[in-house]
Amino acid sequence: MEKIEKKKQSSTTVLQSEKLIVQFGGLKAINEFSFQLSDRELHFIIGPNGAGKTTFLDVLCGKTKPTSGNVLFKESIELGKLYEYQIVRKGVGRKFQAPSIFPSLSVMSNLEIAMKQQKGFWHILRAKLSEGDKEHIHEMLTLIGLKEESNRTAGTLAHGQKQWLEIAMVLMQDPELVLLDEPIAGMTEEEEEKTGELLRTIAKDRAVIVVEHDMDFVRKFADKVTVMHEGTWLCDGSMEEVQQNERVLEVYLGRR
Ligand SMILES: Nc1ncnc2c1ncn2[C@@H]1O[C@H](COP(=O)(O)OP(=O)(O)OP(=O)(O)O)[C@@H](O)[C@H]1O
Repeated sequence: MEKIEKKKQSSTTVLQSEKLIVQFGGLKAINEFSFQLSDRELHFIIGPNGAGKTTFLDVLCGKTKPTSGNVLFKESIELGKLYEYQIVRKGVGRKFQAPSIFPSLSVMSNLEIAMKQQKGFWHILRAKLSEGDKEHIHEMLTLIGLKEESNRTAGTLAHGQKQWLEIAMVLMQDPELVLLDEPIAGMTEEEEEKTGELLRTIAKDRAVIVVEHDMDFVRKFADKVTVMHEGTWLCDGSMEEVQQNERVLEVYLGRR
C-alpha cells in the first residue's frame, strides 16, 4: 500500500465532549462522558461490551441525539444539534460495520458514486467527472492498494479489499474526522496489517477514531487510547499507560 508522506503538524483539538449523556429509557448508555481528540490523531476507543463505544460514534455521526451535553467539532460545531447529512457536510465521515458498497458495480464506479454523492444529487444523475476528479479517484485506488482491481466487480473482492473500498468511499467526502467501528473484524492477519498501515496513512491528514476489540491491533497502531466503562471515561493515554492503569486492570482486563 502506497504511503502518502505528510508530516504531522502541531496538533489542535478537533473534537471535545463534556459530560455527554445518552439515555435509553432507564439506561445511561453514555454517562457524563468526557473526551478529547487532537487533529491528525489515530485514536482508539476500547472497553468491555456495552461500555457505550458504538453509542458514542452514533452521537458523533448524528444517528443518536444526546440526552444532555454535547460534542464540539472544530471548537464551535455542536454535532448533537445537527442531522446526519449536515454532519457529513461539516466533515465527519463514518464507516459502519455493515457493508455499504454496491456489489454489482465495479470498484471504480463505487468510488465515482461516492464522489458524486459528495457533490449532490444532480451530480449522481448528470455530471461527468472532471480530470481532477478522475485523478483523485486514482490516488484513492493507489492508497487502498486496489489500482489493479479498478474494473473488478466490487462484490467479488476479498473481505479485506471490500473494507478498504468502503474506507475509500468515506474518504471521497474528504472528511476531517473519520469514524470506524471494528474495521478489522473478519480479516486475515495480512489484511489487518495493511489496514493498520492504511489507518496510519489516513491519520496523517485527518483525525481518526476507531472502536476496536483487538488489543494487539490497538497496541500496534494507536496514537492514543481511551477506555470506556459503563458509559464513562475510565482513562486515556498510550496503550502502555492504559494497560498499567489499576482501574482498567480491574474492570476491563480482569487481572488475568
Ligand atoms: N437503541 C438502543 N436502545 C436501547 N439500548 C441501547 C440502544 N443502543 C445501545 N443500547 C444499550 O446501550 C449500552 C451501550 O451499548 P453500545 O453498543 O454503545 O456498547 P459498546 O461499547 O459499543 O458494546 P460492544 O463492544 O458490545 O459493541 C448497552 O447496554 C446497549 O444494550
